[in-house]
Order: sequence, then structure tokens, then C-alpha cells
Amino acid sequence: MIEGRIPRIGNGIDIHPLEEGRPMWLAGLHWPRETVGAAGHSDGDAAAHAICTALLSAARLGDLGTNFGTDDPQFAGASGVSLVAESASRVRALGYEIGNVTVQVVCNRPRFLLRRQEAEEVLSEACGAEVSVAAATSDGLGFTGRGEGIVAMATALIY
Ligand SMILES: Nc1ccn([C@@H]2O[C@H](COP(=O)(O)O)[C@@H](O)[C@H]2O)c(=O)n1
Ligand SMILES: C[C@@]1(CO)OP(=O)(O)OP(=O)(O)OC[C@H]1O
Repeated sequence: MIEGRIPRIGNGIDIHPLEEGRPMWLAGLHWPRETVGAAGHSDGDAAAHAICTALLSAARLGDLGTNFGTDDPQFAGASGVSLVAESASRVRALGYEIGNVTVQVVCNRPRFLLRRQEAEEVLSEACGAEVSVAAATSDGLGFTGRGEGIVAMATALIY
């Protein structure tokens, strides 16, 4: 473990393009009514991936790509939830505990109003610590506003 008793934070950001006909996985949930889903080597769950990078960065363990490379077939189609669980486990293996994690997604759809609690429960279970989920549109601006992609940003606190 890196020296010191001071809590440590990490930030993570992930962006995935959206494509017709792909399943939508976001914030640990499948969204079966969506007609577009995130393209990627894994399930494309930008929220889960941002959480992974936030956790790994807090412990100075690199980021999503250095831990779960696209050159490794093991991670083809990997669920975001499984990558969050593995990231949390790597952080704990260094002797840290996870305080809490927040993640915010920027997209028009899906809407989190009815499923926020479900997403928080799934991601908290994977992390072994409380995860809160927020969402925003970009008010029609940019690639998120045009529905071409999803952005997610996360912060993790470890101690
Ligand atoms: N994908 C989304 C986007 C937004 N929300 C909720 O709507 C609120 C207003 O969004 P603005 O971008 O107009 O500020 C936001 O605070 C979220 O509560 C959502 O659920 N899902
Ligand atoms: C998750 C990984 C590995 O399957 O693939 P992708 O789903 O493409 O996701 P990305 O955010 O581009 O990060 C790279 C990889 O770590």
C-alpha cells in the first residue's frame, strides 16, 4: 500500500459510441427497450468503465485499458459489472478500503428516473461499497446531444 493515512481520490472518464442493434448496457443494467447500444470490445458500459478507472487511479494502479486490455480475449464481451468487481478487488489487494464512488452519465437515453436505485444496487454490490448514480443530458449539444455516444465520469474515494 502507498504510504499515508490520508484518503485518496481517483477520477475516471469513459466514452463509447452508440450503434444501432447493439444491446444497451449502462450502469450495470441491461436496457432492453433501447434500439442502440454502446460499441466496444466489452459490453461497452461506459459508467462501469469510468468507475473502474476511478478506483484504479485512486490506488495508482493505472487505468481501465492497462488492467483489462482489448488485446486480451478474456475481456471480449466482458460485463462492466465484472470489471468493477475485479477493479475493486485489485484495490483491496493493496490494503485499501473503498469509501464511496459516484458516477454521472451524460446521454439522452436511457433515462435513469425509474432505474437509478437498481443501478446503484448492482454497482454497489460489485464494488463492495456505496455507489451513487447521476445522469444529465447535454441539452441537445454535441455528440451526446445528437445521440451518437455516451459519456460517463466517476470519482472514487479510498482509504
Ligand atoms: N439520461 C438521463 C438524463 C437526465 N436524467 C435526469 O433528468 C434531469 C435533467 O437533465 P438535464 O440534462 O436536463 O439537466 C437530470 O438531473 C436527471 O435527473 C436522467 O434520468 N437520465
Ligand atoms: C473494457 C475494454 C476491454 O474489454 O474494452 P472496451 O469495451 O472497448 O472499453 P474501453 O472503454 O474502450 O476500454 C478498453 C478495454 O479496457
